[in-house]
Amino acid sequence: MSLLDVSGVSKSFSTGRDFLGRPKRSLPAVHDVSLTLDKGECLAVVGESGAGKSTLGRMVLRLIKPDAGRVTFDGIDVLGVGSAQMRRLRQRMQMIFQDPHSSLNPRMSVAEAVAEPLLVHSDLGRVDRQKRAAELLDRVGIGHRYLARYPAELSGGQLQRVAIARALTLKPSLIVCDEPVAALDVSVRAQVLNLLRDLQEEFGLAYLFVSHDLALVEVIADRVLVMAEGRTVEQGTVQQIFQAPTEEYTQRLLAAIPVPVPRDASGQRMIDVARS
Ligand SMILES: Nc1ncnc2c1ncn2[C@@H]1O[C@H](COP(=O)(O)OP(=O)(O)OP(=O)(O)O)[C@@H](O)[C@H]1O
Repeated sequence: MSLLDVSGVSKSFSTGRDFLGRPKRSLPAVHDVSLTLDKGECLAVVGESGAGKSTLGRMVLRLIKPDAGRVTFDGIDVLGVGSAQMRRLRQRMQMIFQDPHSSLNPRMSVAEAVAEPLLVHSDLGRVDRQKRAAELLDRVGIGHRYLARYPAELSGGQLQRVAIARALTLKPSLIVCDEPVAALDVSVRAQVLNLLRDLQEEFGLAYLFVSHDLALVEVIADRVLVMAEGRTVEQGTVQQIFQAPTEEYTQRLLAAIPVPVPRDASGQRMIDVARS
C-alpha cells in the first residue's frame, strides 16, 4: 500500500460574480488527476504557471477540498475524516511554502515558531519544547545565536530553513513542498535543496515536490508527474521523463530548461548540485 494514494481528484474555482452575486463561471483548475507516493519517495509535480500544481498539492492536505476524487494517506480517507482526526493527520502531513516570509508569524521568535506545533500537539513542557526546537534548528543549519531572533532579522534562505524545521517538528512522513526554493537567491537554492534531500534520507520523508524548475526536479525527484491545464500529461521515473518523454508538451518543457545538465555517454548527469 502506498503512503499516499490520490485518485481522480478534480477542482473548479468560480470566478467573478454577476449582479445578483452569483458566481459567473466555473473554471477547472485540476481535472481527474491520480498519483501515488511511497514512503521515502519524492514525486515532483511539474508544469507551467497555472497548470494546477499548487491546487493539487493543497488538495492532498485538504487545505482545498476537491470537488471529486479520493485522497488516502496511510490507508485513511483524508476527505472523509472529521476535524479532530484531520488535526491529528496534519501532524503527519506538512507543507513548505514558496515564501517563508508569509509562512512564519512575524511576531514569533525563531525558536517559538519551531516549538509552537509541540505546544498544540504534545504534552512536552516548555523546556523540552525549546530543547527540541533548538535541536531541529541546529539540524537545518540555524545556530543558537538565532533562536531569539524574529523573521524580519533573517535572510530568505535562513527563514526557509526555519520553516523546514517547523515542518519537521511533529515528525511527519509526508511534506508537500510548494516551490520551496523558487523565492530564494540562486546562491542559496542548492544549499536548501541539498538540505531537503539530506533530511528526506535521514527521516524517511516522502515529498510531493511542486516545481516549475525542471533542473531542480531532476536532482531531487524519483518520479515526475507532468501537468498542463489541470490535467496529467504524463507520469514516469525521472529517467523516463527526462530521457524519453513521450508527450510533446513535456519535450517542450525540457527544451526550455535554460542550462541543460551535462551528461556522460551513458546518459548519467555529470554534475551534482553543490553540497552545502
Ligand atoms: N482560490 C482560487 N480562486 C480562483 N481561481 C484559482 C484559485 N486558486 C487557483 N486558481 C486558478 O486555478 C488554476 C491553477 O492554479 P494553481 O495555482 O494550482 O497553478 P500552478 O500550476 O501552481 O501555478 P503557479 O506555478 O503559477 O503557482 C489557475 O488558473 C488559477 O488562476
